[in-house]
Amino acid sequence: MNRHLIDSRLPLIQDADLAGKVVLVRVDHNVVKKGVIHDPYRIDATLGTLYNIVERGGRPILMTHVGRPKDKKTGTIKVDAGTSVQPIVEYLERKLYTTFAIPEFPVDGDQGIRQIDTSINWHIRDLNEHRIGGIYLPNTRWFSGEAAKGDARERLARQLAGLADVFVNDAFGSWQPDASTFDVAEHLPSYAGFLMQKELINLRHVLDPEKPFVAVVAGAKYDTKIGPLQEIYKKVDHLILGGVIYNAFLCAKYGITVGGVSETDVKAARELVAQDKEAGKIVELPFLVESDTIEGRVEGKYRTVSASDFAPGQERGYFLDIAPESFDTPQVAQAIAGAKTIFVNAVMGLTPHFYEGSQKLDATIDANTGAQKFYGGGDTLQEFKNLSPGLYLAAMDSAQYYFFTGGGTVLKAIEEGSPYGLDPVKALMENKERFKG
Ligand SMILES: Nc1ncnc2c1ncn2[C@@H]1O[C@H](COP(=O)(O)OP(=O)(O)O)[C@@H](O)[C@H]1O
Ligand SMILES: O=C(OP(=O)(O)O)[C@H](O)COP(=O)(O)O
Repeated sequence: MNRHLIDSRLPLIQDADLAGKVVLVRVDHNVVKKGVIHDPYRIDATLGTLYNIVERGGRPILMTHVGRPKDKKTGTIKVDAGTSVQPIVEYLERKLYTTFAIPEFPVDGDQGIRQIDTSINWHIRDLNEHRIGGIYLPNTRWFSGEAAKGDARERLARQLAGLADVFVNDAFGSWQPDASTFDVAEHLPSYAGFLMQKELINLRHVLDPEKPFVAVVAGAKYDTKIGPLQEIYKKVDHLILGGVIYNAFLCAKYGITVGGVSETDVKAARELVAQDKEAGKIVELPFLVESDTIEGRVEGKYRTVSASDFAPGQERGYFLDIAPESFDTPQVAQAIAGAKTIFVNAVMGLTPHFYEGSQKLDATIDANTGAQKFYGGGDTLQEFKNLSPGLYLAAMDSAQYYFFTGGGTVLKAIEEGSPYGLDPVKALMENKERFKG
């Protein structure tokens, strides 16, 4: 690892004493949907750190969140097989030829797991005596303290810290300051893992990009992307939007209504439209796939439409994809072909039904062989793999591509203006101060 490219305030795993130590490792193995692994890329990306820990005599306890089992409104936690770490453990066991124990703790109704009880000590003994290769804790979001406030959270952080001698954070994708990513670092000597370090080094290319810089932001989560979008807008030469975000933009710009787009999103998009009046950085994709239903791809119920036909007051159907011919229009083709840096956090349409827009986007970007391309986002990577498998495989081995293991994290870092502004990273730096000497 090229450590001079990393802020010297960040404590690094290379400098930790791991011999004979129990090492608590926060990873982002959030790759399971409905109990099935779709793309193990995020797991594979952490194997180097795990090997390094074991090779240096450390005994690993792993933890990750899976999905969003906590209902934000009611605060209840749904503990079921759909968000279990079980498939991840099975995958790791197949890859590493070892066994992991998954401790079980009582679940308190819809409040989740209240505490890590002493039953885990048997597993820790097995770990120390090499009867198992590692421990994998249950989904961190099954614990009531993980995303809580106050005592419950503090208790969980202390209980997690109580299991180990050292904490390593390798979960680049998990930027939310939860007990397992943030608070735990207050109680143990804590270090950034190798994946975290690699991602931070690569973030520099997006935060301080070689110009012209083109960002493509799409997908469904407009609410979490709107803040970062303002900052991205300042950095880019050209911004390309897709998905629900673009639909909101079209509503705001042309005064139309589009199915499935909320008034809150349109309101936010109006600011973007106003901002763009002067700078003109947003490159419009003029052809869209309009559907009468959001239920999927129904023959006879969808068609390609052109933005040139939009008129104020029109009520349109659902825009469920960017029509591929949009990428052949000179403005769009030139923006992509002329870029030196391209950041992609984008699924252009409602996959798996409408996929042609995303496929065409990936192919158009690939044709620019002079650009460094950065992809980030759970769905973005997964859909890239599903929709363009050959290209994905080639890109994995190409020096022109880099795949971040978190899309939200990249956007958050852009919003903060620095990778060292991310809360879990800050926690590691503060920890170094606390434990020094
Ligand atoms: N126009 C659209 N309408 C509804 N869903 C869409 C649309 N465009 C994209 N999507 C969906 O958005 C999802 C990806 O969004 P998001 O979670 O924001 O991406 P990421 O995880 O890569 O940041 C995909 O599952 C895709 O099917
Ligand atoms: O999949 C993730 O984020 P991403 O889709 O932005 O890459 C991370 O695991 C974070 O998950 P969260 O957004 O539920 O905290």
